[in-house]
Amino acid sequence: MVSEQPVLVLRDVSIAYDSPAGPVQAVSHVNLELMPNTIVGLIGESGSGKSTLATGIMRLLRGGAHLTHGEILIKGQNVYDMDAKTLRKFRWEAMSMVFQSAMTVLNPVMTVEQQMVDVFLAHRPGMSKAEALQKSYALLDLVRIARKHGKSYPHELSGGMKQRIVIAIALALDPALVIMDEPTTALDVVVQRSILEQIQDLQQERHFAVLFISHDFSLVAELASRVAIMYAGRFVEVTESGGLTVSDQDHHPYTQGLMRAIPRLTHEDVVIEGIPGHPPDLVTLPTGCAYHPRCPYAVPLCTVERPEPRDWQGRLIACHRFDPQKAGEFSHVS
Ligand SMILES: Nc1ncnc2c1ncn2[C@@H]1O[C@H](COP(=O)(O)OP(=O)(O)OP(=O)(O)O)[C@@H](O)[C@H]1O
Repeated sequence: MVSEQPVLVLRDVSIAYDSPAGPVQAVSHVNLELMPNTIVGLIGESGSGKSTLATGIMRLLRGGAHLTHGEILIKGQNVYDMDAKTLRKFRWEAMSMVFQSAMTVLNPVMTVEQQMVDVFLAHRPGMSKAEALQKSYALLDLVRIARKHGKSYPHELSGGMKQRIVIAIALALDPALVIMDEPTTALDVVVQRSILEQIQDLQQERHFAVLFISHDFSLVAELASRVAIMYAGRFVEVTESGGLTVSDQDHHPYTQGLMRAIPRLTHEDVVIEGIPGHPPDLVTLPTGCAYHPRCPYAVPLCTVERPEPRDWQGRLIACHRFDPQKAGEFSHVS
């Protein structure tokens, strides 16, 4: 039976890096609940804080980053209150992560099956090597890789095969939550598609929850049931992905920009409208709404007051335009 407790709760989470120029506020006051058996997407431009949040959830922050505010709960347990032993057990068994580059995870001097066997033996002390090997073969079957490749070293496999193996290892101990940080970005489009289909199949079969990180808006909209859109460390919109089909006027201006940046095929050619400007420097963030320097609707209010996320037709949007009490400020902008 699928439990109704959220697998992941982010409660007002902030994460900062120490830097010589001052704290880099990579994640600011982020809230999210991820239920079992669901895929939630996390989208944003490079540098918006996605990977920092992902490593923060796994308690794998490095480079001087630390949780400065809030709580991260996995299956009801606070990840930052755990002792080292509990945390070790929790990683892989309750939560696992698939990184962008398979080589971050795979050891180049060990065969694939040795690496899989190691995961089982490290976490299941009573398990025999023969049983661990059988389970490793079952994992290869799961991601449709011929068992003979168990004897291969990572460099003998294609990028797509390596990434399938990394996904298999992440699923080895049946975690409730799998964080996928741009898992297909390094692969060509055809391989990307087949891996995404496989992720969907595996998710439906095993009912784990996925936090799927990407900068590819159309891909996330297709894969996830809910999407969080991140800008300068904050969630500016959280919406059901079905909600992305509504008129772009009903979205945060940044979401609108991302939607317009998706290549569209017209009769003659491909139309792509990029978002003008650049993401801000997180040490010296713009005052008010961090998006205001790039926002076509910005009014003076936006430069001084930061909007909090508010409910708007079932979506959470952090923009003054969607606050009925402030809407008058925008009467002259369409
Ligand atoms: N070690 C570090 N020291 C200081 N700042 C850092 C460090 N690592 C990352 N940052 C900053 O934190 C912010 C968030 O980075 P992060 O990698 O989480 O973004 P991202 O959205 O995952 O980007 P990408 O899609 O490129 O991976 C960026 O502005 C980045 O410059």
